[in-house]
Amino acid sequence: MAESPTAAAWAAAAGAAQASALAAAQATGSATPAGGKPLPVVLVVAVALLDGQGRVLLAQRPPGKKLAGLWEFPGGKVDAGESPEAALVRELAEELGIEVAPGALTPLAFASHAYDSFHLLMPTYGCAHWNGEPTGCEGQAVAWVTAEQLLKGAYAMPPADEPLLPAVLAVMRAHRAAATERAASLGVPGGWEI
Ligand SMILES: Nc1nc2c([nH]c(=O)n2[C@H]2C[C@H](O)[C@@H](COP(=O)(O)OP(=O)(O)OP(=O)(O)O)O2)c(=O)[nH]1
Repeated sequence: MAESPTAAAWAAAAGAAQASALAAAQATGSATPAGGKPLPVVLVVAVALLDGQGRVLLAQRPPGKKLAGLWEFPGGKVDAGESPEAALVRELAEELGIEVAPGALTPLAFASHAYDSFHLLMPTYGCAHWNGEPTGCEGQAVAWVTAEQLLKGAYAMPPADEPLLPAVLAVMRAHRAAATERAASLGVPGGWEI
């Protein structure tokens, strides 16, 4: 029986595939691997803020910015020398006026998407505990969105976000179920966060 692959074996296989794609590209006179142009990778962190009613917070990208009008998970670019969690804590304070402890951020999924001028790499966290009331501090609209609305596409999102939705929907449902269970055990009606 074949041995199960180790992380080192996967990394070696990925490295070999990349090297052979580059070699093939160079052999045909192009420095461009596998048919695409090399794009700078931009690291952005985002969060699915979850409330006890099974909703997630989305923020609308303001006019004048790329992807204006689309609804996104709050977050932003990681500055040089900053950890992803520190960047997200900073962005959430600046954009939404909430205080989040780094330990309240749980890794959920990541997006990897080629836009025209950059390749977005976006680790996305889940978070159910913060201090303060999320508000659009930079004038952006914010909305608490249900799983049904997310599934129906009622809030149009950037193309990079679509692959994140199954993980976000699953954590929304799990969080709501846990809140409902806690409420029931305390004799509180409804699925409200306790
Ligand atoms: N925060 C966030 N950004 C997203 C999502 N989906 C997605 O494609 N993005 C893209 C949009 C932006 O190009 C980038 C976020 O960086 P940003 O918010 O700091 O950039 P920006 O365009 O608003 O501002 P700037 O710094 O470039 O002027 O990631 C998402 O769900 N949340």
